[in-house]
Amino acid sequence: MADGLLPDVSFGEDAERASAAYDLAIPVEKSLVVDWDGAEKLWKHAIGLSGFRSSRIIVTTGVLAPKATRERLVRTCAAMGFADVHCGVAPVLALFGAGYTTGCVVDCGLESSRVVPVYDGYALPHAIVVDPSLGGLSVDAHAARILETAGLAFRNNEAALRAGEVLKIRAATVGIPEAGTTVELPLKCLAASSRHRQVVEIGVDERAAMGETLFVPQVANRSIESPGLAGVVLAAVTKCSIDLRRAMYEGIFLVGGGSLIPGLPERLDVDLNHLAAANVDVQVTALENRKFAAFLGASVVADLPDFASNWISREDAEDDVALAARLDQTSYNC
Ligand SMILES: Nc1ncnc2c1ncn2[C@@H]1O[C@H](COP(=O)(O)OP(=O)(O)OP(=O)(O)O)[C@@H](O)[C@H]1O
Repeated sequence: MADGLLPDVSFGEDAERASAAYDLAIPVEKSLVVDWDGAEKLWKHAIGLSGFRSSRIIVTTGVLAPKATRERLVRTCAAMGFADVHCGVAPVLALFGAGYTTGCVVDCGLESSRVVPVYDGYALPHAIVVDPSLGGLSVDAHAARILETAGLAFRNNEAALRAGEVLKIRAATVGIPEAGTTVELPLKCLAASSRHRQVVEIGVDERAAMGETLFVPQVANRSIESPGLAGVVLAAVTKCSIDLRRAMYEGIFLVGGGSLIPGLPERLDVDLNHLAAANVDVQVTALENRKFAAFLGASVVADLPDFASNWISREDAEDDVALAARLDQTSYNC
């Protein structure tokens, strides 16, 4: 709730600066919209900031989002004034951006990692595996524990996770870093206070332990049941029919911000080559711009003439029956 001088609703850093005056709302949790009113305000704000109101928009949902969520998202975009909307699947768009229509997309996100086998432009829903133990937040939590072990104290869990994320982005590796370097981080950047020190030192074992949590999550917590990143890829590929498995192993595409930890693509390649049949040559592709892969893919396909049939017009979006039918035609196809 805002006082008289502040706007009723505020976003991002503006809201943080005046955090005492507002109730915090997080409209999307675990890739699902939990507060539509808040989400609509956020989207209108973001689209307004982008400085243009294009006549078409591509939106994406979580890979296994219910149809009702996709319907509401399309209807919301139409109500915002867009003439045509496409509701896509981010990993499929990412694959298209790399120039392929078949492959196995490994998307390392904030709250989970998901493996999405795609054949001929269609995600194979029965083979999708989502693992919440392998999201960036899990690595942040482990990094925060490393900082606490080093003697830092945080105001609350959120502050600890934020500091953990900073440490992860600056220092995490998969495997012992070749240079064998200890990293010194200014305490200021970790937003933690200490009367005695200005920097915190993170050794090579701690650096490698952060990345290791994605491959052996039990490093962070022995009760986690996840088989790790290579294990979930194996699980997803195994759910594909036998004749598709080779194409999946030979076309692994790593995307998402969580995959940027140095050494991660190489380790996934090694682990998968151990797990796959001896006569399969696993190929892991990790493009430099993979954090933005879905956006880049969407911007490529949006202009393709072949994509025209995937747009849902505002008229169809406003008619419940037509919208449901159009989403069925385009749900896993981009
Ligand atoms: N350079 C980096 N090194 C390691 N991790 C990074 C780096 N940059 C971003 N990340 C992590 O990437 C994650 C976010 O990735 P991405 O933007 O692909 O997620 P998302 O698809 O929005 O997530 P979700 O769908 O799970 O909400 C965060 O955990 C963030 O800390």
